[in-house]
Amino acid sequence: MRELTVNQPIEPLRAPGQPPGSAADPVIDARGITKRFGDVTALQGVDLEIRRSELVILLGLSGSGKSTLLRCLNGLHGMDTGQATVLGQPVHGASGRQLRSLRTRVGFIFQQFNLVGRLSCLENVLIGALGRLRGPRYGVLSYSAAMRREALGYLDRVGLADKAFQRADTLSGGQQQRVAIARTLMQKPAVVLADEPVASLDPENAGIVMDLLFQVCLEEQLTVLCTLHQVDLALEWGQRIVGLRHGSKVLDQPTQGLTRDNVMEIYRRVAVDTAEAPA
Ligand SMILES: Nc1ncnc2c1ncn2[C@@H]1O[C@H](COP(=O)(O)OP(=O)(O)OP(=O)(O)O)[C@@H](O)[C@H]1O
Repeated sequence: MRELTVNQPIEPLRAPGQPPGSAADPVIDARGITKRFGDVTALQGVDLEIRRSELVILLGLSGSGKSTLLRCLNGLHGMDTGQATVLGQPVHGASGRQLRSLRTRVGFIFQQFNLVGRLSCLENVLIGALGRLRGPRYGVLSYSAAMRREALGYLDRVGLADKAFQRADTLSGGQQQRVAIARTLMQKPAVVLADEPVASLDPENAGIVMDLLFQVCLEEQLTVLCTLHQVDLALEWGQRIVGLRHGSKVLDQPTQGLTRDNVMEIYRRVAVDTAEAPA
């Protein structure tokens, strides 16, 4: 595991309107989440507690339920049973309005970046601010000068200030994911859910993007739950590794002290049947 390079003063975390809680209260608190799609049980009684500023990596074979868990946590999927609280807001049974409000504080980073290709990088970053604005915006000039400066600052932070006025779809995959990270920062989230953020990138760019993503999350004291397929990146970056197998949690341990072999146990027993363990 990498050394943390940023001092992290811990202050009590409170959702708006909530009574003061302890700094030790979990930011993500999921209990017994079960999710089925027809006959397929994607998640089976999953418990997960994540504390403020923790960087947690979620591993498991393809189809083990990783994306479903992320989506249940921000309400994109309803859960069949169980409950989850994120930033003090119950997700189960939440209204559409409550979920939209929660999602303004939960950044989501996608494997395929989800940028608007025909828009400039700067405008894509500005889109991250829409959750704190009223009404739609069309064009960079429809945002305030202060917001444009802020967005430029985030582009600079990810090393792409010189691409601000370039169309997003003219950038490489690694650069596009860096713009997506800047857009997430512009959102000013407290939690980041990242679903295989480097799966579309070559190993060199995967390392660069992971480096950047986790460094800015540390600096901003963000709480991160990130799915990955690369065990080595998980061991390098995660403070804790959670493993899913067939929708059930089979590992949940701090990275420190975990060996690659320990982690490969997540895959090994199924690999006998499926022969599809990762390299
Ligand atoms: N919208 C859906 N409709 C039907 N089945 C789904 C849906 N989403 C997921 N599933 C099923 O739920 C199971 C878990 O899928 P999920 O995408 O969460 O796995 P994953 O671990 O994220 O896989 P990958 O690593 O390939 O992204 C799979 O069997 C999948 O086919």
